[in-house]
Amino acid sequence: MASLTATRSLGIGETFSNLKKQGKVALIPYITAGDPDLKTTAEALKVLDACGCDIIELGVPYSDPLADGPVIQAAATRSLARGTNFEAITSMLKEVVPLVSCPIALFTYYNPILKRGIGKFMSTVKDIGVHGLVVPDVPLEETGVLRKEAVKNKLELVLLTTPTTPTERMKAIVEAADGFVYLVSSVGVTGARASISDRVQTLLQDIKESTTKPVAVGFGISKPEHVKQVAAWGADGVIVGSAMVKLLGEAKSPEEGLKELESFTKSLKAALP
Ligand SMILES: O=P(O)(O)OC[C@@H](O)[C@@H](O)c1c[nH]c2ccccc12
Repeated sequence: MASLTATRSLGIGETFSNLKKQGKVALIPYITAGDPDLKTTAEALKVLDACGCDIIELGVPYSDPLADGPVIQAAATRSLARGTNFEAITSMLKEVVPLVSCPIALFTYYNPILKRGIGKFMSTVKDIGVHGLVVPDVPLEETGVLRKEAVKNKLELVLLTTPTTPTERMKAIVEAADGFVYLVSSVGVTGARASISDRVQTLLQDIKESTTKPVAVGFGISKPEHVKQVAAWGADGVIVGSAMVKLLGEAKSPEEGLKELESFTKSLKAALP
């Protein structure tokens, strides 16, 4: 009888080191859980995995997404209006994680973690087989507690640095980050942009001078040429959120949204080394 325990897929850091050995760059989509509904989210996770995504960021919808632009704000509002909650997301993930080969990083604002209690939140997330956490608004001074609990639960805590983060603070963030360092490409909120600032190239160099940890770039990336450009600047991964969320959440039907998500994801994957 084959073992029924789902083999835990590779972690986030391991995934990056394997890709690096192959000279490849990670494609990291973000989608909002429960938009248009959790059944479609479950299907979308499988589609993204099948299209060769390397790590998936799954967003827990939140009522006050201060760092999000209109597309993801609208997705969170739709999802919450349908009654999506943390319990429903975790039970969906319990089913789907064993069917997905790439690691999943749960994306959540800090408040939903505090509401549940850091330790309880972390152990719940670990038990469903999620590998990492992306928490954009945790104050650096509080990452110590979060990181300690994450490490205890074998979760990789991804931290974010921005174009306006002072060098010393960037170094502290990079030091504390696990899995990868999230470099926000531009000031402002999430949302597809016409082009990606070439400041990203120097920001990547600055970060890579102070760490060997993988660095993935997000914000605004929404076309194959963006993906190609950011990879050429030396990013270890590219993160695409709003463009994916828009396809899924604003499609005529969930099936239509999943079809569009598949072809869009394939076009991005084809643009990556
Ligand atoms: O949507 P964009 O511009 O493609 O950026 C990725 C972003 O969506 C995802 O990583 C994310 C969703 N919500 C966030 C809030 C803060 C930082 C990052 C995020």
